[in-house]
Amino acid sequence: MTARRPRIGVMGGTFDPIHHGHLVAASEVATGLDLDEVVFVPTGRPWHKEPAAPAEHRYLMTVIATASNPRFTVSRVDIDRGGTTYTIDTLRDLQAERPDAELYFISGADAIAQILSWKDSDELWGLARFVAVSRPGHTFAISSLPEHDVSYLEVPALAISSTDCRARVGRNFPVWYLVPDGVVQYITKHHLYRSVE
Ligand SMILES: Nc1ncnc2c1ncn2[C@@H]1O[C@H](COP(=O)(O)OP(=O)(O)OP(=O)(O)O)[C@@H](O)[C@H]1O
Ligand SMILES: O=C(O)c1ccc[n+]([C@@H]2O[C@H](COP(=O)([O-])O)[C@@H](O)[C@H]2O)c1
Repeated sequence: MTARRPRIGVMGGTFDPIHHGHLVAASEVATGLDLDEVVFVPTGRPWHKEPAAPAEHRYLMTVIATASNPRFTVSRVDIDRGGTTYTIDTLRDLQAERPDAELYFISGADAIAQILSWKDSDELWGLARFVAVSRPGHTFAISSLPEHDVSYLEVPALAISSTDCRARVGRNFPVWYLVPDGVVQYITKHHLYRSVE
């Protein structure tokens, strides 16, 4: 009998800051697809948006948010590689680190809709399977994507976005219960997002 290959979820994101929408999505996919681990991969320098907080802060908030879950880990590959962050490089680096593993890239319905415009999108399908999770306010259209490589999972609807969390901090509104407690305290301690309009 051949041994089952480890199944690893890859949750890429800017995590500016990480919030409960990200954590619930990763947890639901881990259960639904019987994943052994979910690796959170904070982007270094995304080409499509300008992060408000530096990469090291986003990385540390991701570590704090995931620390209590034994199946969650955080990777620095996108931060340490330097340069612009592309998922093709993320998946190549993770595949090189874990050649025995099957990778499942987890993404919200909003992000996956753009995947055909991502760098080297034709080659992405050979490196991982893609799992789109439901996200309030976004519908998922699978029609233009390869059916065998992209699956869809309904997860509990949390209408939380990092944009809204940043704006709340900027307006002096609480982000308690939208992000993990340690992340609230980290944002306060490091005066993050105070000048966001
Ligand atoms: N509430 C949510 N429910 C489901 N998926 C989510 C949710 N929030 C984010 N995601 C998904 O998590 C991944 C990383 O998201 P990201 O870090 O950009 O957060 P965001 O809230 O979309 O940020 P921003 O508002 O700054 O664009 C993306 O694939 C995104 O679609
Ligand atoms: O590779 C690309 O061209 C590409 C373009 C847009 C987004 N991504 C990845 O998609 C993930 C979610 O991105 P975001 O902007 O929602 O944080 C994150 O891992 C990004 O690196 C990747």
